[in-house]
Amino acid sequence: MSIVLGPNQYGKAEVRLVRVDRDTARHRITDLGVTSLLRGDFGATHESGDNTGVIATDTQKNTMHAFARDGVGSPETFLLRLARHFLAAPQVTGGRWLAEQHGWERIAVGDVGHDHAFVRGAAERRTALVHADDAGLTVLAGLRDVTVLKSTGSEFSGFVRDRYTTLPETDDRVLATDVSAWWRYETSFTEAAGPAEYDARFAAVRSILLKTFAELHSLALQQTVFAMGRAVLEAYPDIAEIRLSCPNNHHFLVDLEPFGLDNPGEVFFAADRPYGLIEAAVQRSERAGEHPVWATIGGFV
Ligand SMILES: O=c1[nH]c(=O)c2[nH]c(=O)[nH]c2[nH]1
Repeated sequence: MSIVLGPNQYGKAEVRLVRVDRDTARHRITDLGVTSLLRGDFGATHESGDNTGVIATDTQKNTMHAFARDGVGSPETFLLRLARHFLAAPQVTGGRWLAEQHGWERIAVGDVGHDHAFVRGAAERRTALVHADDAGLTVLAGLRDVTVLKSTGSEFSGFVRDRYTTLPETDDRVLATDVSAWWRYETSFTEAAGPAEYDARFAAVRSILLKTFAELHSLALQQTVFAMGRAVLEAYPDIAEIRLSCPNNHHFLVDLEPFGLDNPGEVFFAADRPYGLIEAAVQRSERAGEHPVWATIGGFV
């Protein structure tokens, strides 16, 4: 028996990159955490410390900074530029480039947003991922922790009742979640899209997810999750599939009877854990199956 090196990748993780576009007095901020991971012919460094082919992780970080000097564009196009650059080295045969974008909003002064003063937005992040392997480049776009709540229009009943079941059925509850999702673009989209198309598509998908959450009368968070994904695929044929992960952020009705008070769905205890966790891939039946990109995502989404 011999011991061999299995799959491996290396690079620089979570480079915090802030780019200020200042071509006019009205500045724009792009705030990214970028990860670059290279795959390829790196046996020698692992087996004998021969670094001849190693592109230092420090160099990968510097490359991000240097490329940002030309502008970031969209996270997807920035990652594609990094991917193509590193793939030009013969020892690099694949890789994974990931970005998480934090939002900054203009500070309102009176009715207008300030030109160069910003307030960091919610926990929500926009995400992008480029995956390269022998089959070529795959682009995922996504979002994380988009916190939403509806104060009615949600039920949960008809579930299994066994000797351990205590949950009452309800026809009116608070439904709250933090939506995280990845969607995979068809090659036809990524070949034609520039920064503006990626930005517009991101905004459109986010808005479909929110609209569906708001408008669907929910009988289960599972139903809401599937409906959100289906609405995205129905709207955009060039999105091949979408994966969603949604915690059920439980809001428990507080029993006010000990205080001689009723509680007609008005006072809740918002528990932070444990939480239900609902995750689903929504796919096109003719092409359902596991694309290799999903193996590069830690967890379901
Ligand atoms: O939408 C829900 N789905 C469940 O599977 C579930 N389970 C539970 O306890 N509450 C809920 N709510």
